[in-house]
Amino acid sequence: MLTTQFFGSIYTNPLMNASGVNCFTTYELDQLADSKAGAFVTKSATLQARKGNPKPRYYDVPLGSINSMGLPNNGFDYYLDYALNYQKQHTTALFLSISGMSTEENITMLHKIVESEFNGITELNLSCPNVPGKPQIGYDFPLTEKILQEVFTFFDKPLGVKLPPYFDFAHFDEMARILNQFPLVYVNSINSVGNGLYIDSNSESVVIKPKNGFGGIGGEYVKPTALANVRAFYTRLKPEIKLIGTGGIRTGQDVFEHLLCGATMVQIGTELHKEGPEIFERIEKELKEIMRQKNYQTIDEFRGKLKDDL
Ligand SMILES: O=C1NC(=O)NC(C(=O)O)N1
Repeated sequence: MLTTQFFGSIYTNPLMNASGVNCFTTYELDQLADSKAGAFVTKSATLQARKGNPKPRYYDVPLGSINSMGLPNNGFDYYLDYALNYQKQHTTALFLSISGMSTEENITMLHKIVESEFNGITELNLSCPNVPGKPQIGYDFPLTEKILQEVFTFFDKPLGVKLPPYFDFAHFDEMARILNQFPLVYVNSINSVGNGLYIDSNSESVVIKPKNGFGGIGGEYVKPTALANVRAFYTRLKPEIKLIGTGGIRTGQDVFEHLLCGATMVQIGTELHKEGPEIFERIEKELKEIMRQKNYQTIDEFRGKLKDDL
């Protein structure tokens, strides 16, 4: 019913966690492996372990969340070791996310993946908005093209990219032109909407410490932007490059909307942080009920079939 074909594997459903949520430690990763998620992804790794930004750095708010984690993680080897052990005895697909502090660091980690026995999918995060002094690579089109050109001179395993949200058709067009040159297996849109500001008017204060309270926005706030980015790339990219839809998913209906826009898999961040891994069972049930009401037997019957020519 919800089975999803994605790069040579069959997943029981299209649901995943968003990198960064519930995926920092082996304990959290095992929780996802044991959940109803159809696949899961590790916290974006840097070559060396990082403490990340000072706390408070994550804050749930009524319509979503704001975060400026700053790429805290246990280091690349920690997550590669987990992935190598995991893939020996599990079938649920595990994606490995990396977000180097420089192009060189990304290249180094990708070489280590090529040389390893890892047989899963790698997600290259080009869109962390929260490392002070580090602009989001995905907003630098020439740099993005340069990095992908260098990556694909040697990287021969399945690779996807995690992109920031774009807000201009010229940017959708330029980014699609760049991405269509490469044998990517997917584009994941969107990362958090960078550098928003949430204010507590009672205390007349920001709610997170890093960067004077500026942080990535997730949750209900960002669904229209997430859907637009999924749709924009789905209609611009060559069919071999699939879409992972991330942003604003709280219910089966939100998943249905992302699938209508063209997503093959969807990722849940803010709501997973609020509800925990049992969210996957709830959302799977809700999606199944929507499909039953609409008399869809499979997701393929409606994926990408948004009526957008009124
Ligand atoms: O890519 C990222 N997106 C976010 O919203 N936060 C994390 C982080 O700050 O580590 N990284």
